Amino acid sequence: MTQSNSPLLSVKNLSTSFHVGGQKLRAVDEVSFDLAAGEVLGIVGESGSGKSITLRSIMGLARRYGEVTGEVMWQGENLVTKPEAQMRKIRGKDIAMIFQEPMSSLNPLLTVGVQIKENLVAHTELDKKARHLRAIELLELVGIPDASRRLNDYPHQFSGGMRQRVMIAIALASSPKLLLADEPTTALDVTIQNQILKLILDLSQELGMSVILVTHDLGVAAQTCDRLAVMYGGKLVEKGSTRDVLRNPLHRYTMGLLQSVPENVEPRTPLFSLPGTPPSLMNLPKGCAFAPRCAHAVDACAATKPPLEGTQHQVACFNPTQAPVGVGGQS
Ligand SMILES: Nc1ncnc2c1ncn2[C@@H]1O[C@H](COP(=O)(O)OP(=O)(O)OP(=O)(O)O)[C@@H](O)[C@H]1O
Repeated sequence: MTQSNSPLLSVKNLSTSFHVGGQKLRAVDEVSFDLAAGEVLGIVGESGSGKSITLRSIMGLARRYGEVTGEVMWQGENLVTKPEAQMRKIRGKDIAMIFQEPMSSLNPLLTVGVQIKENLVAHTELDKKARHLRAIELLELVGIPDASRRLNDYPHQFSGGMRQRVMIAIALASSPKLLLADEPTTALDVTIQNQILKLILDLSQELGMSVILVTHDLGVAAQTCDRLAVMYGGKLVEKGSTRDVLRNPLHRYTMGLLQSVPENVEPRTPLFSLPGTPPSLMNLPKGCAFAPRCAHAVDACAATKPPLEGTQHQVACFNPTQAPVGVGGQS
């Protein structure tokens, strides 16, 4: 991980709401985090916690169908208020995104070579011959054997894992500074999943590219990320280095997530499952959204939303497993 002093991306109080059937659904609620150059940040949480919409809000995609407020500071500018024509130049160039199912973003009618080269035409000054060589180089970079021949193949001629590699090659064509990866390995079996995660990690280190990896799988995040942000009910409830969050979870929700990972429990012990269900974003409680499922809730939890507190390791909880450093007299 290489880091400079000022963050590459600074997200402040990012909120995204949708109007559904006359009601307001707050999918992302005052989310803030910084991302350094070369850093891999994981956003983890259950389905429906707002992870994907956070990425789409950063990319300027969520505002097409929702109301987005707050700041996404990128090279001195707030992307939230940037006109669509200018966002189009940043999207796919400096900031690229990959998704869970490559088939939904690859064109089945075009060879992968044509699709990589289209991106090179859009985002580089390379001439035709250089584009061809670069396309081969990109397939090699993502570990596709026999790259020059495979440029002529169509997406359906690749396996699931290889298609994900192709999608990463297309994303890398513009040499992005930031890769947003939305559950990129969820549809893959475990061996292929591990290979793709290693690829993303290697590319981040080799190219100095920052990555935000969205996943519901804490194991995936643990393998790949420098830092973790845990999301619940549209809010970040815990944030810190991967080591701190996994070894010393401060939020009861993070603890519950950890206890439901098979590797973390003794053999023949039933996996812990959090009681209750995730909150409806349409009807969030006044206080902490996790309180109704929390065995350690105190009176304040029902009355007020806990702020994210702490310095390096932060938590939004009135009764955490222990007070975060920088709060309650700790140094
Ligand atoms: N276009 C939309 N209109 C209305 N509600 C939406 C829209 N897109 C997403 N939502 C809602 O926003 C909430 C957050 O969705 P999001 O996709 O970010 O969750 P997630 O944490 O990424 O979960 P998953 O892994 O299931 O995608 C969900 O309740 C979802 O139903």
